[in-house]
Amino acid sequence: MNQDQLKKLVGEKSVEFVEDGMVLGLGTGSTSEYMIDALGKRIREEKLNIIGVTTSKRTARQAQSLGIPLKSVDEVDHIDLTIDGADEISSDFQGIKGGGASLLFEKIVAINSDKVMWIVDESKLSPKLGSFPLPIEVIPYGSQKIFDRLEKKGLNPKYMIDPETNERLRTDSNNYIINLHLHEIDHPHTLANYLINQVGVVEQGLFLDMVNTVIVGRQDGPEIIQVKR
Ligand SMILES: O=C(CO)[C@H](O)[C@H](O)COP(=O)(O)O
Repeated sequence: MNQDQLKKLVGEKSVEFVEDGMVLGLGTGSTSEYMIDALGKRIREEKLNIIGVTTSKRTARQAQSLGIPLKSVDEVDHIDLTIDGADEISSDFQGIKGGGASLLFEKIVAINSDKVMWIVDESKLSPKLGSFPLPIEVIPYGSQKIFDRLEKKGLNPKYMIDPETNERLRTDSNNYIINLHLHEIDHPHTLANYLINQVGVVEQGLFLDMVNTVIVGRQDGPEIIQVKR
């Protein structure tokens, strides 16, 4: 199976955890797209009563096209389960997310969920975080000052570029993303605290102590890992 087939495998597997009546956080990215397609199918075929809380405009468009009823995070009193992709997961189940520039809504939805599940192909696993660039969302005003500070600190920042316009990418909240090319993150909690305390940083892409279940797409089938918290 290639990477895309592994993404489809875990996307489809994840919706087996969905129960009638659930409020579900719906992640963003190509793996989540497979999950949402499979969810739409289950809702249609089994007439399930599900409310979706989306993590991006892109996901909202897909869910709407499949007829999945949606509410915003502020309109629900709880979210039972959020299913989302991830860019990198370490051996102690910390994660980097935001490669699709949706980390802000992804984190808001995740921290308001009773349970969080990540669905990934096996290439996303690594012993330590850092091989995937760490995205941070910053408001445009003053972003160059943040960029310069990060550069001085040796964090190797680069603006995320929109491949369609070749300009700095704008998030759903009209902010910029700065990617930190770090290669290895030795102390994720310390780094997360430093980044979130920079004025103008809206959110950062380290998702720490957050995931309850990981489904990994492997050649011999999906592996389900329950993370002890
Ligand atoms: O964090 C994300 C988007 O902001 C995605 O979950 C992450 O980028 C994984 O994407 P994909 O499933 O396409 O590999």
